[in-house]
Amino acid sequence: MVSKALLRLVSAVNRRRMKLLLGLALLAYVASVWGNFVNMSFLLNRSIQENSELKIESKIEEIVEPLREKIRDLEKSFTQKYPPVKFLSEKDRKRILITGGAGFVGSHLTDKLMMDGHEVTVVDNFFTGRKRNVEHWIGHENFELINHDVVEPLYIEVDQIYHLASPASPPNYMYNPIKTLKTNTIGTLNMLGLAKRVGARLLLASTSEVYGDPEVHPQSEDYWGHVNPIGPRACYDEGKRVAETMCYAYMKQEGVEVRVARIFNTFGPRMHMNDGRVVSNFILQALQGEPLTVYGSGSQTRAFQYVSDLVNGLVALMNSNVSSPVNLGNPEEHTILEFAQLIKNLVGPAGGRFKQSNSLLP
Ligand SMILES: O=c1ccn([C@@H]2O[C@H](COP(=O)(O)OP(=O)(O)O[C@H]3OC[C@@H](O)[C@H](O)[C@H]3O)[C@@H](O)[C@H]2O)c(=O)[nH]1
Repeated sequence: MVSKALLRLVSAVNRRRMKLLLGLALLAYVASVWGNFVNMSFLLNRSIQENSELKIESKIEEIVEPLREKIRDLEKSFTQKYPPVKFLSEKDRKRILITGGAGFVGSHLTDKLMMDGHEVTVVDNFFTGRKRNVEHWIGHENFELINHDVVEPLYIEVDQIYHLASPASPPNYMYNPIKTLKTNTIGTLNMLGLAKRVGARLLLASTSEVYGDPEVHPQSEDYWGHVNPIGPRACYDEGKRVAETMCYAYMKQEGVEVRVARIFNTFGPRMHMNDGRVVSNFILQALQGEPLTVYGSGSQTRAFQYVSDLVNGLVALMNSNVSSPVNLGNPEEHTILEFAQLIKNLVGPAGGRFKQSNSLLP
């Protein structure tokens, strides 16, 4: 009896243990299946994530590469490439102001003085000057560009002043005669005042137009001219004449060193297409196959000098000891009709005709 009861007890215990063991085994199995599942989904997730990350990265790369290319190009263009500049010792290097330095003549003068190794400050109000004429110097340690109108005073420290600021083409200076007068009178006074204060030498860019409608050919510097004080060109002619008077008043009264260049017709690169003077007018008209507009009879004469010759003349005059006015131009005169014929021959049949026009600008 006892042994049977014991046997039942043991088998009952075993059954429970078996159940327990079975339960535990089931749990372990479920746990391991779950673990594998989690592991697998983690790996799967990771590879999906890695895959999409790769895709995003390659997309970014696709977009960024052309930008990198652009940056490389920009870096190349910034590690400039300035025109070659001479080295000058402190003693020989001058601080030079050029008013109207972004204009046709002024920008070529800027090039020469920069390449000679000087420190150049260009002042321009960009009425007829163009930033593009001097942009190749922007950022150079010897160069500075100031947007300023000389009708307002200017306070800087310089050794020499080339005073070129003024519209020089008849349509430009007649567009606003009062402004032309202010630039040549108040502007010149301001620059002479600056020259006096800092002890700088000033060169005035005067003009052949101080001779007006001359009765003498060719005009030497001691000819006093033949100017109509109320004519259509008077704002420029008389403006430059009084600018010369101011220079010599400052020289006599204040001891300012002055140079006066009477500039004759000049041509060359950077002349504005719509400058309005005869060289650019005729070339443009001929290239466009339009008739050349010869004002008046065309028998009036002019001489044309190349801009680099003028610039060499300006620098030579500034550094000379000649304080009286000096004509700068090509001595060989031609009639406007001859000049029109020359352009016509060079451009060919397209620019073949002349249009005689009665203009206020003989
Ligand atoms: O289309 C044109 C333009 C001009 N001309 C004539 O060509 C001659 C030259 O005229 P421009 O306008 O080129 O220049 P100008 O000689 O009259 O004045 C110039 O000369 C010297 C500079 O110092 C002055 O700044 C500038 O005014 C003038 O007789 C003018 O009447 C034409 O026949 N056709």
